[in-house]
Amino acid sequence: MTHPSASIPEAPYADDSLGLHTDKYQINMTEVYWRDQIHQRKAVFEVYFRKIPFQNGYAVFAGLERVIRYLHDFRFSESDLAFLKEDGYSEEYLEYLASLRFTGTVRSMREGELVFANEPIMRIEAPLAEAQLIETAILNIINFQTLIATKASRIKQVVRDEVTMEFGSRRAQEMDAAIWGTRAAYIAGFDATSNVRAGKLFGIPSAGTHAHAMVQAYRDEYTAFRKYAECHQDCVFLVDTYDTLRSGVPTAIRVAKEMGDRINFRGIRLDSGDLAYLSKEARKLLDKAGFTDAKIYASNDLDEHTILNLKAQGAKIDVWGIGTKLITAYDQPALGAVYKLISIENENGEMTDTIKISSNPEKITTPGRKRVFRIINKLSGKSEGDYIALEREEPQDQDRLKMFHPVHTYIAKFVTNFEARELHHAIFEDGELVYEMPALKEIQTFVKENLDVLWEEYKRILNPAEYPVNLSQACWDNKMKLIGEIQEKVSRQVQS
Ligand SMILES: Nc1ncnc2c1ncn2[C@@H]1O[C@H](COP(=O)(O)OP(=O)(O)OP(=O)(O)O)[C@@H](O)[C@H]1O
Ligand SMILES: O=P(O)(O)OC[C@H]1O[C@H](OP(=O)(O)OP(=O)(O)O)[C@H](O)[C@@H]1O
Ligand SMILES: O=C(O)c1cccnc1
Repeated sequence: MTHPSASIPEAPYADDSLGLHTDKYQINMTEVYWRDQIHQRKAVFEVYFRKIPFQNGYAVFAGLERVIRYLHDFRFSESDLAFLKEDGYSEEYLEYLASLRFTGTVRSMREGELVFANEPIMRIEAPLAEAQLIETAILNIINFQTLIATKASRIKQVVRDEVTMEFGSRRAQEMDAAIWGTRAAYIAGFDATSNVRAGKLFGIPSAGTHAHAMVQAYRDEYTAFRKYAECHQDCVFLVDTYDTLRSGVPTAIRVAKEMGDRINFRGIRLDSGDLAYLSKEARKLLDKAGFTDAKIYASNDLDEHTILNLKAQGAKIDVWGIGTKLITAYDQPALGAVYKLISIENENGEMTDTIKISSNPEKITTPGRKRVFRIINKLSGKSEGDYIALEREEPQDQDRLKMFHPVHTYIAKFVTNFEARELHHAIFEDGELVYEMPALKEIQTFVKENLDVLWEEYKRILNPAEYPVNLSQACWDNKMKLIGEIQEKVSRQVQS
């Protein structure tokens, strides 16, 4: 019996855009603003998170490049608009959406900047409608990429100078996550990825060994290793398919000896069993055979905790292959960065600060346009903490800077002889891109430099000290003034 050949339906939207990569409520709120003719009022939003992931002492900001591309290309395509039309939105509103482009001003930390809880990573100043529509995509990008860069940085803190390879594509939450996740890992200091497309798109070195399937396909390790060596110069043999120490490692050594200078015998990979024990025994066998330069690669559900433990056991591992637990941020699958309105133009054309009150003092937003400074002690070269000031303030002009806790204000210190390094940079000015995007390698170096400025106490992976993120007096006063005004207003409402 023959079957009619099946066909895959064509991708339905050749002009699909990221315009609709937003939550429906953004489109609905924007419609309200547009109908009420307040859509052009200038609004200022900030992106920040309230808790550093993985109980780490810092986070590594990643995602700016994709945010830039998203804002630069922001528009609703024909098929986006047709879809909205079917959904019942009016012709007039759709005409307005069709004309929308991003015309705002963005200031942001640079990728690879170290960022802490409750400080603005990015500030978007744009007509209310535009600023509202882009929230979802911006958070989607920053939350994921910053999360993975932070996880990768934790792993790097433990691995130190040994080589780390990102192996996670097969386990990532779909393809975008694999690609952008590996980029984030590279920013944080990973050396290479197994994902070839990430190599093509971003220039990340791509590399790899081979899988158990190849050994199984040839049925024996000798034939598999030999065939691989006849085809590829650089060889890392996977030695755990049958019996690591009695079969895998001796066979790898045999093939390396037979092939001699015709190959570059880089080493072996362990992917199961007791990685500490096996790596130590394998090292002895390799050294005894004269392959003292051959490296031992290890993989198998590794993360910073297992790696730390393996090192404590004296494991002889030179190259760490890390997949699932990195790319899925296994122990904390989401970063909770938020996007909050901090200031908006009123009916008289004046900017007025806004606040969101909460019974939890940590959750009360900090109103007003702000700048963030890293206060670096000129004597030690280390950071004293971050200082959030109102736009107009110049902390560098002060001889003696008072830094106090934003909630427990009695925790305070004075800093002298400091550099106030501004962390926000101009990215878009009135819709025009003004930021030169650095090469990925430069971002990686930037992370290293930033980590050098941090005391070790903030970098340990277990119970790190809490890095100070302080408000300026003016910023704090402004916040208290607004809280007072809101309390007054609410109490008047209750009385009337
Ligand atoms: N010496 C060690 N100390 C602590 N953890 C280890 C050590 N050796 C391996 N591990 C970790 O322990 C876990 C063992 O995983 P698992 O139970 O799947 O065993 P396995 O040897 O990989 O078996 P399988 O053949 O099914 O893959 C992995 O996360 C691995 O990284
Ligand atoms: O353990 P991870 O940190 O996620 O690293 C990636 C894993 O992917 C491969 O295993 P898989 O069983 O998928 O394929 P294989 O047959 O090549 O071992 C590889 O051997 C690693 O164990
Ligand atoms: O190259 C490898 O060894 C590799 C690639 C992907 C996943 N695991 C291992």
